[in-house]
Amino acid sequence: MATYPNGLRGRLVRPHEEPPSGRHLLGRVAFLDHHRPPAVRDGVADMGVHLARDESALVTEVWETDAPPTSGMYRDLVYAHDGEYLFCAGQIPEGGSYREPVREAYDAAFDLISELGYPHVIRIWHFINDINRANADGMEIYRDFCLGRAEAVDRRLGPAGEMPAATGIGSLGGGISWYLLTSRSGRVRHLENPLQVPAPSYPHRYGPRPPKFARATSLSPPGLDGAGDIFVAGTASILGHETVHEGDVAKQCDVTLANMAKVLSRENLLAHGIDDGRTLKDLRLVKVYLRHEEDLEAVRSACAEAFSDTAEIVYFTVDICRSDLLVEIEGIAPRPTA
Ligand SMILES: C=C(O[C@@H]1C=C(C(=O)O)C=C[C@H]1O)C(=O)O
Repeated sequence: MATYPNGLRGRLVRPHEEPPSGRHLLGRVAFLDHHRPPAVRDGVADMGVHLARDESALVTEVWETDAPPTSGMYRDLVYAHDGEYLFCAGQIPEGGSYREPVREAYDAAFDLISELGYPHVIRIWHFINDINRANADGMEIYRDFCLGRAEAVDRRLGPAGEMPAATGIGSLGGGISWYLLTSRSGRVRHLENPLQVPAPSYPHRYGPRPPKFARATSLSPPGLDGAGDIFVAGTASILGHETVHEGDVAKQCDVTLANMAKVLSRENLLAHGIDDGRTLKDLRLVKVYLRHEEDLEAVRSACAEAFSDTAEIVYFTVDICRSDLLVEIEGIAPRPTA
C-alpha cells in the first residue's frame, strides 16, 4: 500500500486546462472530433475516440498513478503498466462484421494481461460507431459486437466467467475504440443491481449472445481490504431486462439515476459483502450520453441536481446500445479516504 498512496485516479482535462502534474500518466484517452489510432505519444499510451460533435465536447480522460509506467505496443493494442495497474487501448477498424475482429482484439488483451501479470480486470469501455445500424449480414452492430465478446470471454474464462463494469456506447466514427484497466494484486469485486437482470442473463430477444459486463466493480488497492473505488457501468432506463419509459427522456433519466443509486447503496454493497454505502453525490468522472442533442438541457438539470457540485460531468451526443434508450450515465465513486 505504501507504494500506492493514491492509487489509480482518473481525471477529465479540458483543452484549456493545465495537464495534470506531480503524478505519472498511465494512459490518455482523448475524446475528439476524429479518431486517433492507439500509440505511445510523448511517452504516454494514448488513443483518440471520435465522440465530440463540436469543440464544446472536447475533453481528455487521463489515468494517473504513483509509479513511472512502462509503455509499448502489443499486436494492435497500446499499453502501459506501473507494477500495479495496466491500461490498454485499441481500435478495431470498420468492417462488414465485428464478431471475429472483436474476438481477436479481446484475445490479444487477455494475452497481454496474462503475459504481464495483471489478471484483475477493473473496467472496460467500448465506443462503437453505428452501434444501432445493421452489419453486412443484417445483424445490429451492437449484437454483432456482443457475439464476438461473449465468444472471447467464454473461451478464456468459461461461460460463468465474470466480467467487470463496462460501457458499450455509440461513437461518431473509427470502428470500435476500446480501452480497459486491470490490476495486478488489488481486490476486484463485481456488483449487480437487484433492480436489473444481470446483463449476461438477458434473454435471447436482445441478441444471440448477451452483453458480458457487471453493473459496477469495486477496486480495493493492495493492502486495503475495505470498500474501494466503485466504477459504475454505463447505466440506462432498464428495469428487469426491459427498457422503460420509451420516448420520455426525463423519466428515463430518473430511472437511470435510481439504478445508479441502487447499485451504490449500503444495502446493495452489504449484499456483496462490502461494509460501506455510497450515494450519487459521491460520483466523480461522470459521463452522460444522450441520443438527441435537444434533450441536453433536461438531462443536464437532472444531473446537476443528482450529482455533487464538484463532480466532473461531460455530455456526449451519441447512439446508445438499444434504439429505445435516450440517455445513459456512468461514473466512479472513489474510496472515501482518497
Ligand atoms: C445500458 C446497458 O448496456 C450498455 C452496454 C454495455 C456493454 O455492452 O458493455 C455496458 C453498459 C452499457 O453501456 C444495459 O444493458 O443496461
